[in-house]
Amino acid sequence: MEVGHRDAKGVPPSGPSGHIPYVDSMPAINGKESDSDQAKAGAGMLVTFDNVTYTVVNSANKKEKISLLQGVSGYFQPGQLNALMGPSGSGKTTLLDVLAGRKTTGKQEGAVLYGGVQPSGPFLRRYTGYVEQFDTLLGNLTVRENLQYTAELKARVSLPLADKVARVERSLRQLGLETCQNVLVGTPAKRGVSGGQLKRTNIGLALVTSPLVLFLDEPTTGLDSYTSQEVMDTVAELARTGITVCATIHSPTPHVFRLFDRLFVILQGRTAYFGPNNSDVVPFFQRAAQGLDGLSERSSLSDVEYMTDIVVQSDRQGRSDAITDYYAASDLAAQNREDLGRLAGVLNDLTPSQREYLAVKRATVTPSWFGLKTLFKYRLRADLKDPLFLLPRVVDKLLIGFILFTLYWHVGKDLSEQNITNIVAVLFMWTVVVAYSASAYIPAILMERPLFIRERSDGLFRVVTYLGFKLLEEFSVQFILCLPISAMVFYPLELSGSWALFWLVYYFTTLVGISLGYFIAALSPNMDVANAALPLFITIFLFFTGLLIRWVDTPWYWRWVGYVNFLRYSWGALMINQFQGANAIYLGSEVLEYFALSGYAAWQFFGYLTIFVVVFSFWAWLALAFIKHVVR
Ligand SMILES: Nc1ncnc2c1ncn2[C@@H]1O[C@H](COP(=O)(O)OP(=O)(O)OP(=O)(O)O)[C@@H](O)[C@H]1O
Repeated sequence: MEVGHRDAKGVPPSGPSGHIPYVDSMPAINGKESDSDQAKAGAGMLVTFDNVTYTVVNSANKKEKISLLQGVSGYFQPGQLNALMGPSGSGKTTLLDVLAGRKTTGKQEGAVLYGGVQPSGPFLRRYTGYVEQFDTLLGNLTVRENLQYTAELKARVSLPLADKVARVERSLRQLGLETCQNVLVGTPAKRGVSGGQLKRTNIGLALVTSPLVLFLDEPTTGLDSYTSQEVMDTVAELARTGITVCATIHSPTPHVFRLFDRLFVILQGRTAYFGPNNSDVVPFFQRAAQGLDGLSERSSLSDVEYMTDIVVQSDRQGRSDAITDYYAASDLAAQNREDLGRLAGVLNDLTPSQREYLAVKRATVTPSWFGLKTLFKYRLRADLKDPLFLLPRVVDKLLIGFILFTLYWHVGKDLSEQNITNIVAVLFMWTVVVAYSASAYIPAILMERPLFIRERSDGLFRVVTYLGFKLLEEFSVQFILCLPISAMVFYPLELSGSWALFWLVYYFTTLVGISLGYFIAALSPNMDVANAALPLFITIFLFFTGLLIRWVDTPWYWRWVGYVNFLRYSWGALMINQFQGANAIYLGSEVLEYFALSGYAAWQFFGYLTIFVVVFSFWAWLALAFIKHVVR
């Protein structure tokens, strides 16, 4: 095993009593953020964790609690690359999540300090980078656009665009992404960058905001050994720039293993080893594993393979306590405890402004208007270029418009009594089909849920900004679509009343459908539930539109559904418009009376319809903001 990697790499002294860069590298808090402030912030921050325990309700037996972390302690220093290792299920991701403040459930005890101070949740989202195991990127944007989009959403508005571009350039350079910067990231339907480039782009998203601490969960998963090596070489380079880096890693190659400055090995939620990655590691594990059966021949394995073999075998043989007890009683653990105590003492010297910096209240730096503008700038264009976005929104409207146009051609011209049913049916279908089409908007929320969760956790925007963008994007597309289609149906069918009202009712029924679709999508745990819930909801409303059973014949205990039924107002407005207009057939007032619509104004019903857009949008916001479908 190699000794003294750090010295060879020329990074600052690793001892806990050494110079601590973060103390004099805090960015200004109240002043304008400059690029150099951010660059200084990128110098990293000391993370200490002392006696951390994390307990959850056992998913297999709800009455029981299990401790996934049991009193783990350690520290990660600026400029160092730390490995979090251990067998599958040992608690690596759990510890990473606890340190990064990303746990949404369970009970956490012990102290996790950043720069000696307990960080606020928003601080963690703003100043730490977290690269998830699974890549969640905007597939319709290029590598550069993904980075630029993130840089604009995470940097202060006051920072000049040129500085944000410079950050992107720097990240592209640091990650070796210059050659593929203009290649689309790709989606399952559209091939994009390679796996290694995808992983590096994901790291770039965390990096472009100059984090103080970078957490990476299994950054080499799914990559071949050469690409893993490339990615980890890049990560090691990042650590050398002064950032504090911690990565969970499974069975690294000897080359990758050598890149790590310190190792934290976890076994069954307890510390098995925490110390420098040097020639003492293998002897430590050899001593700890005495009496363990079935170990492979030492000479046939590299250091990391041998260490992994001991750790995995002890886990499989139910003897992990032998290793963790050995560590707990070791001189190394005693030294670590002493170092941790000394670090805590040094850190209490933080100035009030540095403390304030650690206690930021808001995870999102940019105001909502700027977030909205940035989302429009990058995502609208990409969506409009994507046939999978446009087709479900355009095709059904065109098809239904075409069917109505060819099936009911001139229907409004015939003023006879026998033709009333045809006219009423056209108006009914005109609204009902739009309501059913709301299912086309469900994927817009559900399919990108992992991306939304990641971007929200990263503090890119507030929920209201995200939802505002999604709704406004849909509303804009539909505005353009509904105009010609309404004209294509209204005039050839020779319908009566105001075309403007006919179009507005159609447009706003579509908007209600979108906001309802979003609400149901945000409420549902998955696509199957949403796809079952929406048609059910619409079908129930159909009964209370006033056509399938007349309003006067509806039992009193069901009438309330009519009042909260947007389809009743859509269809009612169209009926009043048709039968009350200047060209109305002579039986118009009797038709309205028959359907209990006389005495109302079409615009009044239209007004009620608009309220549903607001109500469903608000519910969609509540569901998006407060229902957590993914617990971690
Ligand atoms: N609610 C729960 N009930 C029971 N066990 C749980 C619960 N939540 C997590 N676990 C278990 O906690 C252990 C730690 O999970 P964690 O994801 O941290 O492991 P890991 O070391 O990152 O594993 P891997 O390398 O496979 O990703 C796992 O064995 C997991 O099954």
